[in-house]
Amino acid sequence: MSQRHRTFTMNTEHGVVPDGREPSLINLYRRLIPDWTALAHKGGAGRVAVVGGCLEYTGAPYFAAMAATYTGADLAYVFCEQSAAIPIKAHAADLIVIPTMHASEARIPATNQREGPVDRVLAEQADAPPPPTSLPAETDDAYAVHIFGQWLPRLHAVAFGPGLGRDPRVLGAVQHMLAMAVEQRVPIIIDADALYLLGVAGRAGDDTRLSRALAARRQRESAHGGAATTAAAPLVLTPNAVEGNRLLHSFQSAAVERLLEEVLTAADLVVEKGTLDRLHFCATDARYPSPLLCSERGSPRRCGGQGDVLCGALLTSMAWAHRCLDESVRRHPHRYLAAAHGACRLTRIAARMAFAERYRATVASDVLAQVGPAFRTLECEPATPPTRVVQAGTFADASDEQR
Ligand SMILES: NC(=O)C1=CN([C@@H]2O[C@H](COP(=O)(O)OP(=O)(O)OC[C@H]3O[C@@H](n4cnc5c(N)ncnc54)[C@H](O)[C@@H]3O)[C@@H](O)[C@H]2O)[C@@H](O)CC1
Ligand SMILES: Nc1ncnc2c1ncn2[C@@H]1O[C@H](COP(=O)(O)OP(=O)(O)OP(=O)(O)O)[C@@H](O)[C@H]1O
Repeated sequence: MSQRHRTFTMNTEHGVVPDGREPSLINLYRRLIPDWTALAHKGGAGRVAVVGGCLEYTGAPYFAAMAATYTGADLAYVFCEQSAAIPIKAHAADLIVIPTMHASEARIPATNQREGPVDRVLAEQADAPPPPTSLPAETDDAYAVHIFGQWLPRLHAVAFGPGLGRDPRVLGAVQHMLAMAVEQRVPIIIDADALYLLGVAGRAGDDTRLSRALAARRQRESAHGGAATTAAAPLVLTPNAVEGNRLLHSFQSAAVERLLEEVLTAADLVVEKGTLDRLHFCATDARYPSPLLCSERGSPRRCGGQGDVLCGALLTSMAWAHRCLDESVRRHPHRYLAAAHGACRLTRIAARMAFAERYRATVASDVLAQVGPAFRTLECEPATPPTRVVQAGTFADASDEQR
């Protein structure tokens, strides 16, 4: 990674956020967890959805939706491109998989071709339209938008992106679905290919449905003096180092903080994944300056799919933070920060446990399997929030800090 990404430095002036802040983030996270007695009906602990999955990537939406379920959501839906539905259903009977988006014609495998599977994949890749650099205002996949619109009012949080791919027709439909979720005021996670979508269709100058929905949201939320209202639902962006720099480039932002000020709102968060996770947000409280670090020890294994597990943990945690029945928690200015910090810790504890058991053979399925035990650790251990503060800057290379 080039030097320009390595601009974060530990700032000892800010120092370590001491334990015992009232309430500490982990204590606040624990107050978000639905009470067993409150779970009188299926769906009470969350109905969440992942919009993602295409011909190439069926693991990513599976990991994200299952991680949401293992974190505690009662029902997890996957809205995927048609060809991904059967493989995802085959991965997990626990998921409700709804074939939704249609890929461009060139990407649909021809069933009457005489070539073998490898020839066919290569032919598909050669025929595949290039990823779009901009998207039209309208979609020709009205079916996908309609289906998603029918389910949306029942959902408590939606994650866009895991395994979505870059097919222009799919991205065209998904920008409408994302705009609908923004208008619905439901917590949204924007991950993986949906971060790419945001970069090509979410800028102020883009003549797209998504850009207009984000502008209207900013206007609506800024009417409250810049502070997040209790009704505001967060947008949570989860870039890795490469996605983060692509995002800053698309929005011509010099730093994540500029992105938050100019594109997002006071309710929103950017979770920058890496050696340490950095949680960026609009800080109004000197006790929790942005970015806040999650330095929970994770795993040295960098297998694919770990970001999807984090996406699912965030999905359930954000749904809980948004719907929390405890009025004092619902009004707490840091409830979304606590939800994100808890999800980051949960994922890293699960990765650490998986690595301890599987070492070099650790894969995302092993991390997923540890989400349940990791949750118990998070829920029951004494509160020791490992939070530190660094200077604001651009996205960092994952290799730029030592724990
Ligand atoms: N089993 C599956 O179905 C999986 C599917 N995935 C999906 O695959 C699609 C493409 O994801 P990509 O992540 O490849 O995205 P991109 O196509 O944007 O590629 C990003 C590249 O950056 C590299 N990279 C990531 N973090 C880095 C770091 N800290 N420093 C240097 N390089 C870094 C990656 O190796 C990758 O080659 C997405 O839809 C994603 O959700 C992944 O989630 C992995 C698992
Ligand atoms: N160098 C690292 N050391 C320890 N943990 C890391 C490191 N980099 C990332 N992580 C952790 O791994 C998880 C996934 O982050 P990663 O950067 O791999 O996401 P991603 O590239 O989007 O994943 P995916 O393969 O699912 O697309 C996060 O919980 C993050 O905290």
